[in-house]
Amino acid sequence: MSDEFFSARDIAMHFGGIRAVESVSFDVQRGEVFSIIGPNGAGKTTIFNMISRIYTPTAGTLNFDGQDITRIAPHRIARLGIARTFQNIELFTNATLLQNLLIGRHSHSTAPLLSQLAFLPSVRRAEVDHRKRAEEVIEFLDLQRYRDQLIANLPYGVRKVVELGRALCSQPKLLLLDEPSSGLNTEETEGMAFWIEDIKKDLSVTIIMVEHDMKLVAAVSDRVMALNQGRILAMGSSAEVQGHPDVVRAYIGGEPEAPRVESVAAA
Ligand SMILES: Nc1ncnc2c1ncn2[C@@H]1O[C@H](COP(=O)(O)OP(=O)(O)OP(=O)(O)O)[C@@H](O)[C@H]1O
Repeated sequence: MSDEFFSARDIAMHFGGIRAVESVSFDVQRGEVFSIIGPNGAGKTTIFNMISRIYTPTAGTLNFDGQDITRIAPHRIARLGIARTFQNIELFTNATLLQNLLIGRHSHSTAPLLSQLAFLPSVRRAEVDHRKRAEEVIEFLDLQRYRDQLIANLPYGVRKVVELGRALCSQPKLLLLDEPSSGLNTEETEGMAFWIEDIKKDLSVTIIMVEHDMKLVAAVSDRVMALNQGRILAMGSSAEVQGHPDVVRAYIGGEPEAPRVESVAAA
C-alpha cells in the first residue's frame, strides 16, 4: 500500500481578485507531523479551510486515504476521519469538559435521527461507546481533575488541551491543528509539544499543523512547508526550511536569520 496518505495537487483558492492560494502541491505520509508556516496572510488557514471543506478549491484536487475529497460534502469529512482544532477555541463554555467531549463525539454518530430519537439498542450501544471514548481521551490527556468542571472555569492553557481532546474523540486518522500554541505561554507550549508527540506516537494519528511558534514547529515536525503570498517558498526539514534564503527574506524582508529557532526537546 502506498504511504501517500494525503495529497494536495495544484490547489488554488481565489476570492475575487485575491489569489489566497496558488498552485500548491504537497503530500503527507501516514504517521508524520507536517507543518505549514508563513507570515500573516500567506494562505495557511485557507489551505486548512479547503481540506476541511469550508471552502471548495478554485482549482486542484485533494486526496485523503485513497479517496478524492475535493468536493465531498463538508459533513462527511469527520466521518472519513479528519478532525480539526481551531485557532480560537471553539468549546461550549457553559458545559462541562466531559459534556464538550461527548458533543464532539456526536459528529461521528451514523445513526439516523429517527432511531436516535427512539433510543434503539444499537443507539444505546453507540452512546456507551461514545462515553467510553470520551473517558479514554480524558485519561490520555491527563484531564481527570477537570472532568466535571465548566469550561468557563478552566484556565486558557487547559482549554487548549480540551480542544485537542474534542478533536480526538472522533478518532481521527488525520488531525488538523490550527495554531495550537496561540495564547499559550512558553511552558504551556512545551506541554503542547509533548501532547502532539504522544498523539503521533501512541495514537498513530497523522497531523497537519499551522503554527507561528518556530520552537514548537522545530520540536514536533517531520517536515515543514513554508508559504508566502499563497505560494510555496520551501519544503523540507525544519532546519532546512528556516534557513532557506527565501523564507528568511519573507519573514524579515531582508537578510539574516528569521525565523529563529532554539532546539526544544519534545520526545
Ligand atoms: N473569505 C475570504 N475572502 C476574501 N479574502 C480572504 C478570505 N479568506 C482569506 N482571504 C485572504 O486570503 C489571504 C490568505 O489568508 P489566510 O487567512 O489563509 O492567511 P494565513 O496565512 O492563515 O494568515 P494568518 O497567519 O494571519 O492567519 C489573505 O490575503 C486574506 O485576506
